[in-house]
Amino acid sequence: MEKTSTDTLPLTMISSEERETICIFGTGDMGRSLGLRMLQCGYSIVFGSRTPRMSSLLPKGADVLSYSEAAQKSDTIIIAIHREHYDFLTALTEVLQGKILVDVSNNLKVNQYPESNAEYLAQLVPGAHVVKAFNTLSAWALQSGALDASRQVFVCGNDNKAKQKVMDIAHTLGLTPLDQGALRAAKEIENYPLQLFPMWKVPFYLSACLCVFFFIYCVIREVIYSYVNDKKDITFRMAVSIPNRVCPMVALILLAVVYLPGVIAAILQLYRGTKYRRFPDWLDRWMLCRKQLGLLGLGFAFLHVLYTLVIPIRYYVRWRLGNATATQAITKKENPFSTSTAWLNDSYISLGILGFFFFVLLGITSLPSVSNSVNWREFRFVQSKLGYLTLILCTAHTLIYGGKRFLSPSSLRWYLPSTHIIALIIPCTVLVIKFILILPCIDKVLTWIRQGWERSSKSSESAMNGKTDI
Ligand SMILES: NC(=O)C1=CN([C@@H]2O[C@H](COP(=O)(O)OP(=O)(O)OC[C@H]3O[C@@H](n4cnc5c(N)ncnc54)[C@H](OP(=O)(O)O)[C@@H]3O)[C@@H](O)[C@H]2O)C=CC1
Ligand SMILES: [Cu+2]
Repeated sequence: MEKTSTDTLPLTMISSEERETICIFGTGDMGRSLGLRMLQCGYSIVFGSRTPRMSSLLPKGADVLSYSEAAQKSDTIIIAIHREHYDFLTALTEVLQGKILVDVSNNLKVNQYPESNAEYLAQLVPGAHVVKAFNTLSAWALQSGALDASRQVFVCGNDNKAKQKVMDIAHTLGLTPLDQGALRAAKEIENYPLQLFPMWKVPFYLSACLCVFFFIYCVIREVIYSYVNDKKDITFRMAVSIPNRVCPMVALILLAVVYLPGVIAAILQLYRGTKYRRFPDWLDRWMLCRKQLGLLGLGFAFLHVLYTLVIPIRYYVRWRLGNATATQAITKKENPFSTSTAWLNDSYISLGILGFFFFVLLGITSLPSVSNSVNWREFRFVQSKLGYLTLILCTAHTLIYGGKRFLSPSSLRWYLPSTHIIALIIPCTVLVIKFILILPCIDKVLTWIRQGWERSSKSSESAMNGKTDI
């Protein structure tokens, strides 16, 4: 696919094409950043200000005039002013008659005012064509050029010509305008930047719940159990040992949860015998936050690595080692070397290192700047094939670590199995189902379905009616 030149526009590039003049009201952060970007793209800029004098902060080449003088210089005026100060615009209604006013404002809270800022502006200046745009950008990103993940600009307005003009400007600035319809959509567009990490909410709550669950589970099974049964106080384990058990378990489960919706979707398609029926909403939403689940999982894996690296410098570990050596010296009994233990130990460490390496690789390739530079097939290869390899390595790492301990009846304490067994349920389920799905006889049917084949004639009809059939 060919990229437009504005897609990768460096900040210092000056377009040779001479474009029209655009007026910006307000010489604050947002006004200056938009102005700079527009100048670089070849527009002439005139700022409207209460105190019209050139300052070193303003981009070179721009003019600064009073609000009413500046408004006369252009048909397109960007209002880079906070909503609270809009009232002075009523005095300018005459000058603003028939002009395009671009509202870029945001609020501090969701639904702060009964009407959106853009609709409020339209009420204040009824003769102008108000268009909402650019509010999802940040002044900082505009200046630093760090717009990789956020080139999208939502645009809405009642006048189609005005809206198209603003979308053209956004295009020229190297942004991706998305038409959201009439000005009524402005409220939603204004609420959008106020949402705190919308895609991160579910992954975040899920990992928090998993952490709390595993932590309490470990405390009961290890600390409280030891205290009640052996009268031993090992509460200090809550600082490093137990977190180092919780982190890998949560990381492994989150990684498995990334691949679980994929296998559920495949089972649904096989069961329905068609791909032309919508997945349930929860599955769609789950699929959409897989990247966030994976990145959080990577975070926990990283913590696990750190906790593991500090083991040798811990007082408790040094004390135990020293004690064991002293006991051997006193009793003159040597602990014999066990090759099988050495093998098990080294293999689980090695599997862990490899698993972590591929996990990091997965995380890096999911970053927008990297995923933009690989094609769809490469991205699928990394996220699917390498993803499953990571899951296999991490599951094997946990299985070998638990080893024989899992199955011995002594590992049950108060009928509670080891945390490893619980943590392995989802990853093993995903891997087993995936293994069944890639068996040639099943894989063949699934591939047909994904290419549009349908099992029954009844569903063929629905295929012709489109994807929305339930
Ligand atoms: N900063 C950002 O990253 C983003 C900002 N926005 C929106 O852009 C708009 C401007 O934001 P920002 O540039 O950060 O704000 P600033 O406070 O930095 O600038 C606002 C400007 O408004 C002008 N202004 C006009 N009338 C008044 C008044 N009565 N009191 C104070 N200032 C007045 C001033 O310009 P002068 O002194 O020249 O008259 C001032 O510089 C806001 O609506 C904001 O929500 C949207 C997205 C991102
Ligand atoms: Cu580990």
